[in-house]
Amino acid sequence: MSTRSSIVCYYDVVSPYSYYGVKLLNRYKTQWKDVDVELRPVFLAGVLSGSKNQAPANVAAKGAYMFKDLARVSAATGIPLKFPSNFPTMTVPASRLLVIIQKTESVATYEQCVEKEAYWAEDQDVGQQEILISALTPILGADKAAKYMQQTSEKEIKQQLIDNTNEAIDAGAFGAPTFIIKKAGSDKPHLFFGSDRFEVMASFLGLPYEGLAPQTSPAKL
Ligand SMILES: N[C@@H](CCC(=O)N[C@@H](CS)C(=O)NCC(=O)O)C(=O)O
Repeated sequence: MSTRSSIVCYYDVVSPYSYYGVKLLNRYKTQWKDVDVELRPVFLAGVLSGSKNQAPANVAAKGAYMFKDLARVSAATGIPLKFPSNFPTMTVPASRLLVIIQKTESVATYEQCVEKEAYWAEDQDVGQQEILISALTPILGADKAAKYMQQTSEKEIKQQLIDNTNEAIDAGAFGAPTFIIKKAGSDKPHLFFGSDRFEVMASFLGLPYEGLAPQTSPAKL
């Protein structure tokens, strides 16, 4: 049991609301100094099938709503969005790569890679290995990006992504982003679903919440 509160954010690069979720969480993190935050990649399709749910885009009305809502969130938060030409793309290699980067690199480097806007703001199809490598090269360097890409076929890495996904399902996840919060001094997990739950999460943890674009957030995200 930890004396600090914690938030684990389960995300998948294929999920636009995860894209917003991780960026917003990293904004609030600067104000929520007494909370341990971790971003944990999952396979969203596995979470959806494991919870007998389905992707919003599979329900026509939800898909149409999502398209409009995503643009509104971008306008409200200042987080750039350009809906990708190839959606949904295959993000399993990207997620495995992020598993490796999380294990190997510093938290700051890992979070820079997670926050990369290649897919959701620059229309780069990160389902293609060469595009994924070149997207991460400015952060990792070309040699490491290529080396980590090769490691994505290792059994241990594949298993880690499966384990993350099963862990999220076992915690009650049915989509992404999913946040599991534990309050300081307690092991009891509390699940919050969606990038639009930050106000409620802040209230739950007794933390400050200054709206969608807090004053202390970096000017350019
Ligand atoms: N209202 C939520 C929507 C999140 C959402 O729709 N996430 C998708 C993936 S991008 C999902 O997993 N949906 C499952 C569901 O809606 O049941 C938000 O603003 O973040």
